[in-house]
Amino acid sequence: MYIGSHTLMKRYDECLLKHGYTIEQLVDKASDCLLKHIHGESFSIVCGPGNNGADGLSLAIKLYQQKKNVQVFIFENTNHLSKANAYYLQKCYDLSLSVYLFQQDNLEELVGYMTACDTIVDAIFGFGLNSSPRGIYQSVIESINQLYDQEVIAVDIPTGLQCDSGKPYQSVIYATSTITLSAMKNGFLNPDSYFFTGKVIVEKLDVDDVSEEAGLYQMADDKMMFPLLKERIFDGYKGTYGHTCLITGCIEYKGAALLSAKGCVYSGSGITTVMSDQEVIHALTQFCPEATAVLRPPILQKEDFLRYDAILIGCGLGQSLDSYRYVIDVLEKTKQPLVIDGDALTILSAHTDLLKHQNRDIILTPHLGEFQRLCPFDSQDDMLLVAQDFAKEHHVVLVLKGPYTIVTNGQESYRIRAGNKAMATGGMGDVLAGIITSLVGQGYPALQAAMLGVFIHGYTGDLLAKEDYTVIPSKLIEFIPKAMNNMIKSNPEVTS
Ligand SMILES: NC(=O)C1=CN([C@@H]2O[C@H](COP(=O)(O)OP(=O)(O)OC[C@H]3O[C@@H](n4cnc5c(N)ncnc54)[C@H](O)[C@@H]3O)[C@@H](O)[C@H]2O)[C@H](O)CC1
Ligand SMILES: [K+]
Repeated sequence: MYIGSHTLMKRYDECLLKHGYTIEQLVDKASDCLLKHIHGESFSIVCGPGNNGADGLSLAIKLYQQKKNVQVFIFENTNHLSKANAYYLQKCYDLSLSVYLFQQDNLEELVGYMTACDTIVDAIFGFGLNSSPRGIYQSVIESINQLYDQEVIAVDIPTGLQCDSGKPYQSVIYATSTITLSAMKNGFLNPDSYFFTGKVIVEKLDVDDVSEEAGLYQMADDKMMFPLLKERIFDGYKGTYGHTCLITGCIEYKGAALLSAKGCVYSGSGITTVMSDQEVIHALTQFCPEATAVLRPPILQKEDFLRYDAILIGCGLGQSLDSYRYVIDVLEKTKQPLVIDGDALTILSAHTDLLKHQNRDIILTPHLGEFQRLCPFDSQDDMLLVAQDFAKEHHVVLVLKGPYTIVTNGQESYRIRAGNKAMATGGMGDVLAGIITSLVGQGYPALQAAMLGVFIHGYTGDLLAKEDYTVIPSKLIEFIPKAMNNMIKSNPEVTS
């Protein structure tokens, strides 16, 4: 399933136009999609001035041609309409379909008309709405929301719901169901949006597939992720599964280093070496005896890293002057695939130029706050686009942590369907960084390692959250091998 935001959906339409479709054809295909899910005999189709309204008008024509009882309501003078809207409105007039033009002074009659029908179609605004509906549309929305006996079907998005966040503007339609076109809207991933959308049906237009060209995201679910995890091989030994080096921890933040090391070991790394301070190393022997350790030298040299397959820097590294130097040394002197997390990301924020000319896989794992430092953005920005552009510009795989974590390399972009609110505890990100590094060390390509790491982490948390109110990192780690085994066993390609 594809997912779009308002900018990505606009881009999707532009790609289709570039492929030679006309906007009138696209609207016609959109109304074909709607028609499949519309039942009943009498309809009030409430249309705005843009292409969402055009979808409504084109649908009205098709229902009318099926001899249904159809009334169309519009609120604008014809000089404010989009091209497709004006085209289909003229067609309605040509067919003598009942079109009512309402203005503020006769608006109270609207409710009377709508009460007489079975189904109201909300084709007022879709992804083109850029603020709370202005002018007469506020009152129109309130009028529709007064009616309780009618089914309300929203075209693409309930009018007044924000496409990207799923939060309502001041006035918003409460729909019974929403038929959303071409892709799931990002805002619908917010569970609170269900109050407004009702049941969501995703319908693809019968057109060339331009989803990837437009940069739409894909939902990475069990079906996509289970087969990515490879079975362990019959004659594998520790050398088969990679040697990882974790430059983590300091006296003040030992826990983060311990959790990332254990996450790395438990998700299958062949050998995990923690390069840290003496105090961290001492604690590691108690917490995770399987990990090996080396004392972190004051200045890191290329030779210190020759035996490793993957490097992690961050996870409790702190932000001391030494930590700054470690981050710069690692970026300048090593060549291995690299995972950068936590404090190391904050340090990197002031030196993003170091990401230039890095001829290797780099995975960054910020949460939203760390990402804000790396790439200052505005709260109104389209994060799907911001994340994608950042990854493309800096040639990295970006893991932007949050609900349905974003994973993108700028070309391919995913939302990962795993994880839950019980996992919102300190140390969770350190475990994730450990898992991803382990997978990189085991030879997974960077994008796959990032996706799979986020999925394993979230999937394990989901299994635990079935029984537990909170999911604690150290408990999650213990459960990783079982969760990975579940994934392998549930994968039909392995079991058959
Ligand atoms: N590939 C597809 O999925 C297709 C989807 N289609 C439909 O087109 C709409 C988007 O159409 P667009 O014309 O870009 O936007 P809207 O109709 O949502 O609204 C534009 C319209 O609204 C005015 N406006 C914007 N903000 C406000 C406001 N706060 N108050 C009042 N008016 C506002 C703006 O000036 C414009 O006049 C999509 O949702 C689908 O339904 C097409 O069928 C093509 C294929
Ligand atoms: K709508």
